[in-house]
Amino acid sequence: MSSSVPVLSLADYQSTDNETRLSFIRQLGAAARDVGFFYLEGHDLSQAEQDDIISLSKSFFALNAKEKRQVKMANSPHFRGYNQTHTELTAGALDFREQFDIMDELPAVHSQLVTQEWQKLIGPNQWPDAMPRMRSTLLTWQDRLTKVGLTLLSALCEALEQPADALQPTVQNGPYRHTKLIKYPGSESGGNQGVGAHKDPGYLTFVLQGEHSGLEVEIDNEWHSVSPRKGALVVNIGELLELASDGYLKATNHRVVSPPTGVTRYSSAFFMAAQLDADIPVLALPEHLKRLAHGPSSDPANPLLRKVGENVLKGRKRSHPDVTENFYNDTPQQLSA
Ligand SMILES: O=C(O)CCC(=O)C(=O)O
Ligand SMILES: [Fe+2]
Repeated sequence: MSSSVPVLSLADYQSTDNETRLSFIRQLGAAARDVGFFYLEGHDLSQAEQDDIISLSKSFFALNAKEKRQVKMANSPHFRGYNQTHTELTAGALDFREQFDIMDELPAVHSQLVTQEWQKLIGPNQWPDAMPRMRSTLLTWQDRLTKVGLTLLSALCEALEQPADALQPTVQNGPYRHTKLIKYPGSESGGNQGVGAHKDPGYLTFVLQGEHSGLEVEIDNEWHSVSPRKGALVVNIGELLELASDGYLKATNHRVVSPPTGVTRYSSAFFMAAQLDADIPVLALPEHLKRLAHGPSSDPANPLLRKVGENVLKGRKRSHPDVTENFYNDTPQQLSA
């Protein structure tokens, strides 16, 4: 069932008609609180731009194993680059997906200047020699989505009856951004975990889907399919919004089920957090919302951390034990959550 996922148009938020704008804010507030997942249209990202990202993804994953290994994530302390299937862990089990990850393109912090472990997240991306146009295409896409993400974050602040810029101090030096290209091969005997059930650690996630289904959201203990909707991005609420709203909004639990044997699903996810050195404040919600805010969830297997760098690093370490083992000091035991 996919009808339970609302459809919103960001163009309504930018409308000069105040009623249209207010109606968008109301719908957004309900979608974010009741479902935590919605389709976003009217975002100004053309169909051609979207198609280009999916076709770039198909070209990348079609490279030979040696070309992909050249940008292997296990060699990057900043969690950038390529992972083959069955290297990423979610909920303690291996995911059956290939992926390529980039974040902000920045020089690494010199080891003598690293005082907080999360500073090791900062650094350069790895780009495949075989695809010279990939760097500019993906960095441009990441910038385009950041603009949409920041607009939506302001709208969400308004939906929480805050000034539109209430969370601006946490992103003013640039939010931490992460873009992933993903390929889900058809299910094999032995499992269909494309990616296991999880919550995303940032403020907001935007998913661009190719033509095949597989993404599912958990609503009231039931899994609902979020099938592709042409032209729309799928948005979900991440842990930092759960923290900022003191649990009024919930980071949505979701997963991807492998497509049937013989079918390959492509998608791309964009994760927008706050700046790594920010602490997430608790917004002063009005009484009628505050009554429904019972504090962020306190799952010992997944603590939600107000220090943004620590929350982002928590997610990365859990997903990529090989990088963690190569570059961080944790024992595998500490990562088993
Ligand atoms: O591929 C998708 O549809 C979603 C992926 C996802 O949830 C993630 O990578 O965090
Ligand atoms: Fe996710």
